[in-house]
Amino acid sequence: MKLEVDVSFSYGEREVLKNIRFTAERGELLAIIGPNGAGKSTLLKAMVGILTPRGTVKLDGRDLIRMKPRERAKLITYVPQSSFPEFAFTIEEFAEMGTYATRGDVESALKRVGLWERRREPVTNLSGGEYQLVLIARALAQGSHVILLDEPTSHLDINHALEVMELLKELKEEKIVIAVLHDLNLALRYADRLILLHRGGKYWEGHPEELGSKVLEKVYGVRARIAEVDGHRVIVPELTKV
Ligand SMILES: Nc1ncnc2c1ncn2[C@@H]1O[C@H](COP(=O)(O)OP(=O)(O)OP(=O)(O)O)[C@@H](O)[C@H]1O
Repeated sequence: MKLEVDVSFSYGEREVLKNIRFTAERGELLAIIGPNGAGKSTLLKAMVGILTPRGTVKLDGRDLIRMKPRERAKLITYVPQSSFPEFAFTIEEFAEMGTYATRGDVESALKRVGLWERRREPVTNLSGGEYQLVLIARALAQGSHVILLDEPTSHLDINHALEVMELLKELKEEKIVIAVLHDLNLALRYADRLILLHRGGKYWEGHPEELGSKVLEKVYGVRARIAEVDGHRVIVPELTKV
């Protein structure tokens, strides 16, 4: 399975994505990184069809952008940045909402994230981390080949963040998994490949071990040292502006 992305997108006059081209395959976790406003969320929304970009997003040669939404939903799903729900749906209702999934799909997805036993509780009972898992379960229930996640660890403590990243590591064996990650250290540790966006363009792409401090300094505007701890590369930012 191969995803080939080649998109541009403008909000009105303003071009927010400029010829973003990359490929992704099953078996690797691809992380999209970059500073605030770089275009990361817009890129995911354009790939999943929430926005309509110029260009193509091809899965094994078939363009997802020009498919009917229902057909596309079977192939690609999106886990949005989590904002907490205001209404007390049960976990099960929430996992089913807005999907084309069957009850059986929802059951196996909730079991996978360990929340099936709690399915009758209102989602408002959940912690931020558990809520994130329900959002992921909702996408999993869809059974798509590609899953996109927008900052899946943003409200999570380190323990829950690792739990979500471990789940993504498992999922990449079955699906193409692409996640926007703000936490560069999580990205370095878990991603197989990184795409760095800057001002709407693809500034750099490579493997985590190839990411150098010069690139980070240029894009994020702070000095950054890259150290190694227990075999993991770790970014240590400094408050000195470049
Ligand atoms: N609905 C919108 N209308 C106009 N401009 C928008 C809209 N949504 C986002 N933008 C602009 O598009 C650019 C990219 O935004 P986007 O949310 O994709 O960035 P991001 O990299 O995900 O940022 P962050 O890390 O802060 O979430 C920003 O300059 C933003 O102001």
